[in-house]
This record gives sequence, structure tokens and C-alpha cells, in this order.
Amino acid sequence: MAAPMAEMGVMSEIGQAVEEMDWTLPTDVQSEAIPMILGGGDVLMAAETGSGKTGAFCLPIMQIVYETLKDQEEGKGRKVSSKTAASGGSNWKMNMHDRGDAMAIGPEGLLCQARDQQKWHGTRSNKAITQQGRYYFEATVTDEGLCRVGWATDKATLDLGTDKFGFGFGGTGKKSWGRQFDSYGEPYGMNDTVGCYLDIDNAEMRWSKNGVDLGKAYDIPPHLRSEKFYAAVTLKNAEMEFNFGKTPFKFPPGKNFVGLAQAPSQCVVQSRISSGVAVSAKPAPNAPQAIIIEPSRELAEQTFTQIQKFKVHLSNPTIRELLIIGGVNVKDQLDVLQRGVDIVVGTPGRLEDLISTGKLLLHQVRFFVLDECDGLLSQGYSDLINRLHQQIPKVTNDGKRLQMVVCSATLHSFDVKKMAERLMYFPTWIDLKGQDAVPETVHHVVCRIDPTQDTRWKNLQRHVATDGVHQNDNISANGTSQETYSEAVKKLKGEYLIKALEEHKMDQALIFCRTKLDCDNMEKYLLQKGGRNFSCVCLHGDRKPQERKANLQKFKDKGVKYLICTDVAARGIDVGGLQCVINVTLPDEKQNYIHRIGRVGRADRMGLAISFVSTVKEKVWYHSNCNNRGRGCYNTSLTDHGGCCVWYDEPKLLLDIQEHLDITIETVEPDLKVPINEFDGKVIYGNKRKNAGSSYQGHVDSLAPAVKELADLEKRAQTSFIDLKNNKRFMTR
Ligand SMILES: Nc1ncnc2c1ncn2[C@@H]1O[C@H](COP(=O)(O)OP(=O)(O)OP(=O)(O)O)[C@@H](O)[C@H]1O
Repeated sequence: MAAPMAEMGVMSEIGQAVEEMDWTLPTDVQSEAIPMILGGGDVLMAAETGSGKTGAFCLPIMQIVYETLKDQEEGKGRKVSSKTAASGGSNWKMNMHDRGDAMAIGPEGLLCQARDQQKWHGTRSNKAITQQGRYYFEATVTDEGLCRVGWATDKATLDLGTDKFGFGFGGTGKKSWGRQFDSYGEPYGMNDTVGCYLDIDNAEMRWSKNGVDLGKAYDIPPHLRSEKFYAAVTLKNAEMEFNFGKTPFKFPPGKNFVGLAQAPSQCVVQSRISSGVAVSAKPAPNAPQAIIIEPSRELAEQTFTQIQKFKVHLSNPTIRELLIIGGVNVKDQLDVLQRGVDIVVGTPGRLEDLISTGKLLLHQVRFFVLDECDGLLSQGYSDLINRLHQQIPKVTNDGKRLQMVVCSATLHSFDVKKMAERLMYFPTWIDLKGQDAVPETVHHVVCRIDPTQDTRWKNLQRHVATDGVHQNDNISANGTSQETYSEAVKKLKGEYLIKALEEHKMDQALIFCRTKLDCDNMEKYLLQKGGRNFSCVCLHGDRKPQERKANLQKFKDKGVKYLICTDVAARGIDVGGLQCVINVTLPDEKQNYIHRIGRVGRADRMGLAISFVSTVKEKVWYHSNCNNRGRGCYNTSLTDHGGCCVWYDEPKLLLDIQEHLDITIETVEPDLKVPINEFDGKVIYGNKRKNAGSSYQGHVDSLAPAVKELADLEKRAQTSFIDLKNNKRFMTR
């Protein structure tokens, strides 16, 4: 696919790698998202399961990371044109080339932000005052954090007020010089404007808060009176906006003072620090350019592996990726961090551990990716996402804006929209369907299980072990109570599962159960039923990380036929050519239905998904208030009565899913024969659709007329502009 990739601006080395992976054409979402991300945009990618979203964000991010590394290596990126270097142009602004590592400065040079929680980072203005006069500038706190603002000389460090060459006034109500912090004025914070006064004529300095003069703070010591003075600031996880007088001040200074922008030119000199002098040449090793957050270890590993495949032809410099997930020795991760990382893929818990302890720094991050974003939010990571976003500078050291990419097959939720509004910068929706949808390649059906009609449960000698929620209930083979039918349905589900696997001769299937206990019980049952015929392994949160990894791999390698899992494997997991998914129980969250069944029908292959739906309510475990999250819990009372069980209503869940998808899901009979329709007979589950490539070519064709019309319009506009110019010249002659 090198050629179509190149059309989208992807570099040939990456194009070659994907071609070798047999990706002949970009998928629709890739052809939309890649140019947008390469162009610097924030993107919300709402495309179906299996549509290639991972490549859609990884490829452009890797390209930009690679190009940035290359620029750093060649000393570019920090270069600026001679016009803007030492002089910083004609305006007063903060100096991009005279700042600490984690100090970000907006393109106008008037907004400064440092997101390091541990250390102070400072900067100075691009010009300084040399001679007589009285000068003023304003600094407004635009985000919570610690600030110190004032005046510094050339000899001062960027940590204002900690040596004898700079003077600061801090938000805690202290003035500082020579590391001596004395009470002064009063504290200031969010939205307060601090006025900074430099009176060279009287050799003194003072500050104001919201226009109120706080009185003289310092006499300028004799040895500094012939120095140049710069506007200066130092921040710890904070943001300040500056006005040097180009626009009206909020609180104009008293008479005799002028804004720095109005200082007579003979009193102003340019900073001696231009490109690269003060900025450390090499960024910190543990400060990556991209952070990709995934909701599960398996998915993080999968994305990490894709990155490794995409980068095989990228060299000099090489991109260094790191997987940060729980259950892996943290020391190994720290060793890699110390050696240097560019792209980090991880799960929220371990990422937060390393970030909060300063082992992983965010000040270089320019890509913040939330894969399966709605899943992250529903798992309760909203605060974490906000916290991390707050710590990431919105403008990087080399003046690039932070880009956020958010994706999922189910992005259409209120929470995601609110988050996007809050955190993203004019994001573009890449929304190919306009609502959550199931790919055409997934043939999904439901089979109702009615224990009042199918009474086999009464005589079953061997059946799947049930979860024990009815151990205190009075149930019997002849009973008709709600509890009896609930227990009956649990037993029947094991039989229906065996029937489905046999009926469709499923050589490979992903089987979703509701709880870890249900998974364990089903695994035992299948193994009891018949060794190799029903070979299976489990994947859920109670299995050790190494076992989880090994089981998934065994399933992918076809070492076993079936993988029995909880919703931990619902999202993102990609098993090439998977034929079938079976939902033994419908998921609690309707979005997870879409994700679960989306494990088949990926990359243009066809797949079958069968969901069992009990016609009666089923009592199930619901350990939401349990201290041990269910471990060792035998409280079979309902949650309303302080217990750990609820009545599960699958017909209602099915209605919710259908309503959400705006479809009616086909029902099959208990014989589990799937009726012949456009799928059956024409396709083999697990194989590719015939004559149905990516619609990329179709997309190009459909755009062609519009593109031609635009080109014609541009041509006419150009011609009329030239005509106009010629006429004008003619007229003025
Ligand atoms: N351009 C392409 N050509 C061929 N195969 C592709 C292409 N892009 C991705 N794929 C393959 O399609 C499969 C699905 O891709 P991916 O896992 O990125 O989907 P997804 O959209 O993230 O799905 P989900 O929503 O389930 O996470 C993978 O096996 C991947 O290798």
C-alpha cells in the first residue's frame, strides 16, 4: 500500500512496513485520520470494530515522532529564523530559547506553562531594559499552581529569586531574592493579575495585585544597577499569561511608568540568548513524545506489538517504544525509561504509578491518545485522564501544540463528548456512520433460552457448575419459582454452548461469560465434556498476568480451540481470522455487546456471533459493595438488602442493545441453526468477503468530481486575480 499511503503523506519507510504486513489499501478510517493527524489536528475516531483504528493513529504518530527525533539529532527544530531568534521579532515576549526543559511557551510568547509537579521551570523575556526609566508588565494566573514572577538579570538562573541576580514575588505571598523568602503583600492565585514594577530611576522594585500597590519590595543593590533587567517567571505545574503593554493593561500602572512595549528603543537590548543556547540539547530520556492509554494489558501489548511492526524500516534514529502495564517487573520498565523512550503504551494504573513518582515525565508529550476512550471513562479513569492532561504542556518545547486522539467503536456517549469539549482542541470527528454500529461483516443472532419450555434441566445428570447464588434458596426439579428457573437457565446455558460449538463445528471461538467464576466453571465443564474436542483456556482478571498472556497466545496460535473470557477481552483484541463469538450472557453495558461481537468480522473477514438470552430473570452475583470484590463472599441476598446479588434481566438488556443500534437482532431457534441469508452459503466465517476490498478506491472516486470542481474554481480565481493585477498596473501607469 506504499502508494496510497504516500498519497496521504505517509513516509515510504512506514509505507513499506505496512505493505509487508499485506495491508494493500488503507481502510476508510485510516484514509481519513492519517492526514488529519499528520496535519496537526485533534481527532475523535468513531469507527466500527476491526476497521483499523490502531494503524490510523499509530502510523502518523510514529512518523511525527521519528521526524522530531531526526530534527533533534540534526539540531533542527530548535533553530529559528534569524528574524525571530535573538530578537524574538519586534514585540516583547517570553524567550523560547531561554527557558527550562518543561516550560512551554505559546506561539505569541505571552502564555507560559510548566506541567512538572516536582520542579520549578522558568523563562525570561526576549529583551531587557538597560537604562533609566520606569517600567511595568502584568502577569495573570490562568491555571492553578505555583508561580513566581518579577525581574531577572543575565546572570540569574531561571529559578527566579533563588540567587542574587533575580527578584520574584510568589503566589504564596512571599518575595524572594538570593533564596531568601520574606512575607510581602498577600497571596495570589487563579485569575489574579500581578503587576511588576521596575523603577530604575529610583533603583527599586514593587508589585501590585489586581491593581492594588503592595509597596516597595526591594532596593536594587548597587552591584546590579548597571545590569540589564528581563521580565522573568518561574512556575511549578502552573500557567501564566503576560501582557507587556502591546494591548491595554488590566490595571494600568501609575504615572511615570510605561509598559515594557513602550520603552524607548535606546533603553532596550535584545536577549543574548538565541536558538539552542540555554535549552538543553537532549530531552530527558524518561520524557516520551507520545502516551497511548489502553484499557487492558492485552490491548496495550497488542498496540505495542503493532508499533514494533510499523517501525521495522525506520532507522537513524530509531524510535524507542515501551510497554507500561501492571503485572510486569517495574524495574525492567524503569531500566528502559532510563535508557530513553519516545512512545509509551500502557494501562492506567501502572502509568499513574510511574508518573506520580516522577519516573515517567510528561513535559515532552505531544501526543496523548485514549484508545477505547469510553471504556476508560466507564472504568472510572476520568479523573486520571484529567490529571494527566493537566500535567502535559499544551505547547511543546519546540512550539508544537499537544495533539489528542480519542478512539473507539462506541464513542457516542455523553461522557466522551463532555471530555472532548473539556480537553480537546477543536477536535474533528471521524465518524463514518454517525452512530455506534456493528460492521456488515458480523452476522449476529440471538438464541432465547426458556426453561419453562426447554425442561431438559430437570434431568441433566452432568451440567455446568452454577455460580451458587441459589445455595440458600428452595429450588427443586418440580418447582416453578423464579429461583428455580434462574438456576435452570444457568444449567441450560452450558448445554446451549456445547450445541452451538458442535452445530457450527467451531474450531475457534471466543466465549464470553459474565463473571470470572462463570468463566472458571465453563472452562471446567468444557474440559470435562471432552478433552481435545473442547480444548479451552480462560482469560480474566483473577488469572496471573503471565497466564493471561500465555492463554491468549495459545488461543491465537490455535493451541486451543476456545478462549473463555470476561469483558476484559471485549475490547480491541484482534485474533486474525476468528470465526465465532458466543455470549453465554449478555454484557451489562450495551457498548460491550458491540465490542464483544466485534472480535469477529475484522479486516473484511466474515464472522458469526451468537448470544444466549434467558427469557426468565437470572439471579447473579453483583459484588459492587464487596470489600474483597467478591473473593470469599457468600452473601446471596440482593443488593437492596445489603447483599451481593441482583436479578439480571436479559430481555431488557437485549431491548436496550437493539434500541441503541436501531436494529432488530435476528433470533435463531434452540437448534441453533442459523437461517440461510446473505451470509450463510455465500461466505465462510473467518474468511475474507469476496469482491469486497476496502472502499478506499470508491472513496477517491466519489471525491473526484468535487476535487475537479475545486481545482477549476481555483484556476479561475487565480486567473481573475492576475487579470486584476494587470488592470491595476495598467490603471496606475
Ligand atoms: N489497511 C489495512 N489493510 C489490511 N488489514 C488491516 C489494515 N488496517 C488494519 N488491518 C488489520 O485489521 C485488523 C483490525 O485492526 P484494528 O485492531 O486496528 O481495529 P480497530 O478498529 O482498532 O478495532 P477495535 O474497535 O475492535 O479495537 C487487524 O488485524 C489489522 O492488522
